[in-house]
Amino acid sequence: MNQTFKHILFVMGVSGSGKSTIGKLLATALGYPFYDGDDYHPDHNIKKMAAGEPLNDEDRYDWLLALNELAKNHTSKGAVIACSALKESYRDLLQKGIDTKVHYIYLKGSFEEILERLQQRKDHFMPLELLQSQFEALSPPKNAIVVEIKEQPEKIVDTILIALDK
Ligand SMILES: Nc1ncnc2c1ncn2[C@@H]1O[C@H](COP(=O)(O)OP(=O)(O)OP(=O)(O)O)[C@@H](O)[C@H]1O
Ligand SMILES: O=C(O)[C@H](O)[C@@H](O)[C@H](O)[C@H](O)CO
Repeated sequence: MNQTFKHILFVMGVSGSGKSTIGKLLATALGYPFYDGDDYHPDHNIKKMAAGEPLNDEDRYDWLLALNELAKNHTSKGAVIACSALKESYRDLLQKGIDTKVHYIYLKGSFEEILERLQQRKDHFMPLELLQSQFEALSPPKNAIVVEIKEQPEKIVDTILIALDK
């Protein structure tokens, strides 16, 4: 990827698709800072999800604005941001007013694949029961780098880097 320009990369997908894992590795490979969207949820969102209730558009609105602001503050240095970005309207909000190239990296996997990963994951607030609601809310992006999640993380990052240089 042309390093003269600093890009914003949103690593997106349902809970458990690997956004944090891949995002951190990708940021290191690009020399960009990494930000986990989960760190920008207000407490009531975390509490709601931990209680097994899916978020709705209203819950996510301020969270998406906060991530859009974060992205706008990084157009001169670039950033990798992990954010589920499940709907097209969310992605429109995330990229609003950003005056550099924005990439969406969609980590694509089946319900079964991701459920298995969530069953192995420890110490995370997101209950397995919410995975179905994540898939129900998901509308796959039209313009994104789409990566299957079945590969090892390092291979996924290599695939993304190759796609970014196209
Ligand atoms: N390519 C991969 N192969 C195998 N396991 C993976 C891969 N990517 C991530 N994992 C594992 O899957 C689980 C979910 O990954 P991660 O927490 O990065 O997903 P996430 O999309 O950030 O989830 P959330 O949105 O709930 O925070 C973790 O236990 C992680 O170690
Ligand atoms: O859009 C959403 O419903 C939320 O962002 C969830 O995806 C959580 O942030 C995360 O994925 C769980 O840890």
